[in-house]
Amino acid sequence: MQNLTLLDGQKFQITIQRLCRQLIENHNDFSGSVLIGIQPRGIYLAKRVADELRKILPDSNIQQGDLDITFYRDDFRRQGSPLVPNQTKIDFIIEGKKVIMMDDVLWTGRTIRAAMDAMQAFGRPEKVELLALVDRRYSRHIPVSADYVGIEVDSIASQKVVVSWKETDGEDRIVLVSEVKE
Ligand SMILES: O=P(O)(O)OC[C@H]1O[C@H](OP(=O)(O)OP(=O)(O)O)[C@H](O)[C@@H]1O
Ligand SMILES: O=c1cc[nH]c(=O)[nH]1
Repeated sequence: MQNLTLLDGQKFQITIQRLCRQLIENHNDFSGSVLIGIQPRGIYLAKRVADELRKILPDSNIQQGDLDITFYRDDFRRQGSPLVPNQTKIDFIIEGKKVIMMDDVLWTGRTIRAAMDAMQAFGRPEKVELLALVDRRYSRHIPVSADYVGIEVDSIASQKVVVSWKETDGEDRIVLVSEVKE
């Protein structure tokens, strides 16, 4: 099987813009809402969305942070080598706020479960929503769903969705990679 590009170029950017408009529909000027990207790859999504929102709403204060989940994963004790956490950077209050969590891919849902645990250390939000750029449907291990979805993909376990970003990888692209060996 060949790798399949699911989204790239202008359509990728249009998808990001559509997600921003959906967020504005529910969060108005974001005065009571914050964005949190999940490390390591959700932070690129959160940054891109925050940048777009700042363009659309120049008078708003869009707050965006990064959350590391390394030691909240349910498999972290199973790792053979020492784990190196990523940076958590949340320099705003989330207590009583509407938090929009973001990740590039939603697959089993285990990353999101860990992120919910990790976020507890920062306070009790009024509400938590999830934005996923790619939703791999029918693959959940736990009951998690996204409130905002870029694209939905039907896939099998041996495949992997890989998201590349202009800022870090040189181009915006979502590829369904075939036959990933574990
Ligand atoms: O819904 P889940 O099954 O948790 O998978 C989704 C997560 O997997 C990816 O990260 P990463 O490649 O770091 O994780 P992986 O090692 O599980 O593939 C991706 O960036 C999401 O954070
Ligand atoms: O398809 C997948 C599954 C988990 N993590 C990814 O980045 N892609």
